[in-house]
Amino acid sequence: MGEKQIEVDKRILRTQIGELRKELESVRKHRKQYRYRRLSVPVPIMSLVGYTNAGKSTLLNHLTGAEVLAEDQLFATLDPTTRRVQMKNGNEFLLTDTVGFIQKLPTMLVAAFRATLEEISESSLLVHVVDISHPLAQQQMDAVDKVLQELDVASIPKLVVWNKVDKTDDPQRVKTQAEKQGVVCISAINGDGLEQFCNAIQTKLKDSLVPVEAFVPYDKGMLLNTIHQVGMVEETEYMENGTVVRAHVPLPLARSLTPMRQQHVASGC
Ligand SMILES: Nc1nc2c(ncn2[C@@H]2O[C@H](COP(=O)(O)OP(=O)(O)OP(=O)(O)O)[C@@H](O)[C@H]2O)c(=O)[nH]1
Ligand SMILES: [Mg+2]
Repeated sequence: MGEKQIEVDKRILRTQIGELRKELESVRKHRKQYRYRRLSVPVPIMSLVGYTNAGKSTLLNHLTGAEVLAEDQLFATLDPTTRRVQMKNGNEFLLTDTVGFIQKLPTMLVAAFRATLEEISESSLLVHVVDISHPLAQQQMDAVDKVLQELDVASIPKLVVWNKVDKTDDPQRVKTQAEKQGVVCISAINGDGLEQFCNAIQTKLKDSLVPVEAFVPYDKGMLLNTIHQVGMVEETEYMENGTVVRAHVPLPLARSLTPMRQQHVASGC
């Protein structure tokens, strides 16, 4: 009898595992579709990574909800956890929230966890959010770095952000310490430091952009707007038939500017 029950249990478990696998595969496909759509948008993509409860979602919400630094502009065709953030200077980027990391993940959850993190490999920048008020903040940071290494994304530029500075015993001391280490100190809940955060993103992002010099004819004015929005324009020169622009732009946009780069060379501007 007992053996039979075990057989029944095993069969039920096998069915459940099979169903979970199918579900996981469909989640993966779904997210992949979104990723393709997102990649066709020439806006830089960043991912929030960090230990669970570090404040990633709070940061995303504050950035997309705040009137001063960001605008809530939900990108309808994107994954619901990816939002468009508009900075004060008009530049935009896409910010993806990810599942929180934890130290010892149950084996059966590892695959699901990884599937949700696959898309961070396509990010231009990783924002590592740390709960600096947590007594084990350093261990949590190390655990996150270890997972990032395992995911093979250690080469993506990373910005470390100390969150929950309001919750620490001595916020001023923590801020001074952060400054010394080149880390941005914020409070996602009350918005403290978010302006510096956006500036730091700008600076880091520039490293991941591609330098271009292109001749944009006046009838392609929209393209010039896009360059201003998603890239960093260093110089514009107004010519008779169009604008010569020197800028740093995300790779997909650099690719779409290729014909204009040729045209620019051919026109001898
Ligand atoms: N005091 C304080 N609390 C914060 C701050 N940021 C987030 N929190 C709180 O921390 C808790 C966790 O925040 P979440 O944004 O859900 O954290 P998360 O990193 O998205 O967590 P996971 O989704 O589990 O990975 C919430 O109760 C937030 O209100 C902060 O700057 N200061
Ligand atoms: Mg979250």
